Amino acid sequence: MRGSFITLEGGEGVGKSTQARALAEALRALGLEVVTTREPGGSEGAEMIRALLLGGPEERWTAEAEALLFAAARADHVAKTIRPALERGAWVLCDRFLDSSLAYQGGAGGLGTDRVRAINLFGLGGTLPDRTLVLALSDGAERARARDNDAPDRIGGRPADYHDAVAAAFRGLAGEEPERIRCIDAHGAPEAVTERLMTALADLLPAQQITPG
Ligand SMILES: Nc1ncnc2c1ncn2[C@@H]1O[C@H](COP(=O)(O)OP(=O)(O)O)[C@@H](O)[C@H]1O
Ligand SMILES: Cc1cn([C@H]2C[C@H](O)[C@@H](COP(=O)(O)OP(=O)(O)O)O2)c(=O)[nH]c1=O
Repeated sequence: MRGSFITLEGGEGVGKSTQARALAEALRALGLEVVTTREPGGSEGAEMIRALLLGGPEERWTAEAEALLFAAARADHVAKTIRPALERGAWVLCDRFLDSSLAYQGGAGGLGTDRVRAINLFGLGGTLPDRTLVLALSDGAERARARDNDAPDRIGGRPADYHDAVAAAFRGLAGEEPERIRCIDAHGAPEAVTERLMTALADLLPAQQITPG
């Protein structure tokens, strides 16, 4: 049986990477094979594109070229890493995916979500997340600043109003697709957040064997 494809989304510093690790452990404890991966990146070619996208000056790419590079990296990542894992029955837990492009390039970047979705769908071959967990946190920017020692990457360093627009775009996407996209409160201890994420995945989990006592 095909595995489930789960994506973690949200702005900078909201705890996606931390939760990807914790959630993978929680799912493995249920006996599932779990592959964790991230975007941009997750395959050899996509990691090379990541360096092109996140390094260098702001004016390195036009808005259109930036969106196409994210889509190209994603097409390679899906074909080389995500789809093979799902087909052998593994669960895939991906730190950022298509909704990041919709929120950053489409919403905050002004290209529009429909156009950004269209260039991405071309490369995805129908592989889309079964569930998307958007982490919502008021002080993510501060956590990201502390983590990055005030040296953000090319996109993380954009002004606060860009990142506010990203957060608003994620909320809008969740409103449009409430079955797939769930907004999760990311405040509090990491363990508490992981529990909320597991609750939001409950309907996808295999039924637990109940052994009569
Ligand atoms: N629940 C939490 N409480 C306090 N700090 C946290 C929590 N989750 C993550 N962090 C810390 O906040 C920073 C950003 O977390 P990270 O997982 O890297 O976020 P993201 O991947 O969303 O950018 C890291 O330094 C991490 O250790
Ligand atoms: C996947 C993706 C990421 N990004 C941006 C978000 C981040 O600023 C940057 C790198 O992501 P990431 O390394 O996950 O940053 P963080 O841990 O701070 O959340 O790339 C896009 O703009 N569009 C996309 O499609």
